[in-house]
Amino acid sequence: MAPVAVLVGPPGAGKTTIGEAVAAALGLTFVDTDALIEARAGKPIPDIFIDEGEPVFRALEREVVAEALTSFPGVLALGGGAILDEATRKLLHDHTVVFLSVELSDAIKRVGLGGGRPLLAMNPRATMKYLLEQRRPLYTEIATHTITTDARDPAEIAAEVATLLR
Ligand SMILES: Nc1ncnc2c1ncn2[C@@H]1O[C@H](COP(=O)(O)OP(=O)(O)O)[C@@H](O)[C@H]1O
Ligand SMILES: O=C(O)C1=C[C@@H](OP(=O)(O)O)[C@@H](O)[C@H](O)C1
Ligand SMILES: [Mg+2]
Repeated sequence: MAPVAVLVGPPGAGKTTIGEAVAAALGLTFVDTDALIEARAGKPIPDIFIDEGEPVFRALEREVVAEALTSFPGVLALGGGAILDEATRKLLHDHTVVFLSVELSDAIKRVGLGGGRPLLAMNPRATMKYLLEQRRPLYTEIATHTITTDARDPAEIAAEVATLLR
């Protein structure tokens, strides 16, 4: 069993929000790998970063993503940085991968001052600018579909994703 679709994109792209809506529209289950990581670690993501550090978070992320890609049958949202891992990107080549793109201005409006995202806790605008530049080629490399989300309503984006999956 594999996911019907895997949503990727930077923080604030709407992976969690759109993923839930698409799954509901198609009568599928939804899971976010961030939630799987929190369940496995037994603590929220900011606490994993504080107590164990980013490398431990990334190792947990690699594990749960690999498992979900072979066993989860619904709509799967990844954390924004999951695609930094080369092995994860290779695994994604066999899947329907929807890249929700967002530019700096809307991404910052949406995540505010970080919203539980430890990487954005300091200098959110400068960090987001760096993340977008560093990761854009990686999202593009693995995406089978790209959907622009800037200045668009979540319901409209979810309807577009649901249509392409039907
Ligand atoms: N298209 C959109 N327009 C406006 N706000 C959005 C949109 N998509 C998501 N949001 C809001 O932005 C925030 C981040 O969305 P989220 O789904 O958590 O993004 P991601 O999982 O990609 O980081 C949430 O508060 C969500 O309600
Ligand atoms: O971009 C990143 O590296 C991260 C994004 C977060 O998920 P969202 O993309 O859903 O915000 C979460 O996995 C963690 O805070 C790290
Ligand atoms: Mg999310």
